[in-house]
Amino acid sequence: MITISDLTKVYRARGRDVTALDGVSLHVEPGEVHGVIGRSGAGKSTLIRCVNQLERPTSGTVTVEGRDLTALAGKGNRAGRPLRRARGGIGMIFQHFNLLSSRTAQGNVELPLEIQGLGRRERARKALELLDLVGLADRARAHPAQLSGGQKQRVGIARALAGDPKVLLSDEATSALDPETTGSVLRLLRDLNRQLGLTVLLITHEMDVVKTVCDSASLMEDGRLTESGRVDDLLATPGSRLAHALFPLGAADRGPDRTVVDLTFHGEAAGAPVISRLARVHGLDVSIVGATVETVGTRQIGRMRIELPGPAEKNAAPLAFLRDQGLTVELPGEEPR
Ligand SMILES: Nc1ncnc2c1ncn2[C@@H]1O[C@H](COP(=O)(O)OP(=O)(O)OP(=O)(O)O)[C@@H](O)[C@H]1O
Repeated sequence: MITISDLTKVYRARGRDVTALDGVSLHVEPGEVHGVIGRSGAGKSTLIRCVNQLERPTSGTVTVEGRDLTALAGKGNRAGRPLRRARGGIGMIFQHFNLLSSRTAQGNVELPLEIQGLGRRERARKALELLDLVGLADRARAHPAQLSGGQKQRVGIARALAGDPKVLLSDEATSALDPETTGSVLRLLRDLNRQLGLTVLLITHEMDVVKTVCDSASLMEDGRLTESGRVDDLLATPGSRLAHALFPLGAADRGPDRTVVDLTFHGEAAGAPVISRLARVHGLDVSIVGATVETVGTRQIGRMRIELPGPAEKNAAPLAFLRDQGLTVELPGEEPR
């Protein structure tokens, strides 16, 4: 479990202040995968680095597994013993893997076990067990240069699990990988999350990552979380920018003779023949101009753009009908209703 309360981080660079985090609060439930998405410079890396105190926040608190890390002394590599111990319970994986090229896959996974003070035999046993868990049992003796990007990230994940963490932080872990490898690494993260009950906080700029593995997500802009919630709830929120970014339908081609309507199907509505009912009950010619269906977690979510004949004020009854069917109804380009 991770609780972040009113976190701020101000960097002082060349005589001026840069506010990287501006009052961030976030709660990630035990066993949940939470994704923070945002553009470059939004403050995502700073946020994740403040969680394990690689970066000291200017103010606010970070509690991991019930422990207030901000109250523990030390900074960066100079962390005191209590903070070092607390960090041992937080695994972290990185965009560029951060493996030691001089060590084998096994040697890289053994590194944190050495720091923990485990004996040689115990280290080897545990490292091989972890490599097996990430599907790399047969590559234990390979050096990073002999491994593909996806394999390197698997080693990174095995290393992150060495301290038996309850929490895993992921800093753009799939950004350097091709789409297929990204998919397999994300599936691995999802499996580990379920198998080990890991709480995962990941940062990404890729919407696909959020769609594929996240239970909940936040949108980060200019050091603030401007939207936050369960992915399926966000999708059901009219006007949610995260929902639009997750399932883009593009710019609407509006006109006085038609009403453009964006619909989000979730829950039971996803399986119901709502459009044909609408056409039948209201005697309308409905045009479907765009649609996308995705699986978010285990649920099917669909978005569809339709056009109804006539302006919006003439279509109050069909729009009410669509809402009654449990759909989220938005008129693109107009204020959310
Ligand atoms: N050590 C630092 N000193 C000064 N400013 C910094 C430092 N680290 C980050 N910043 C600034 O803080 C802001 C947030 O940066 P951060 O790296 O957290 O964003 P990000 O969303 O992770 O972006 P990216 O995806 O490009 O890494 C930026 O304006 C950045 O320039």
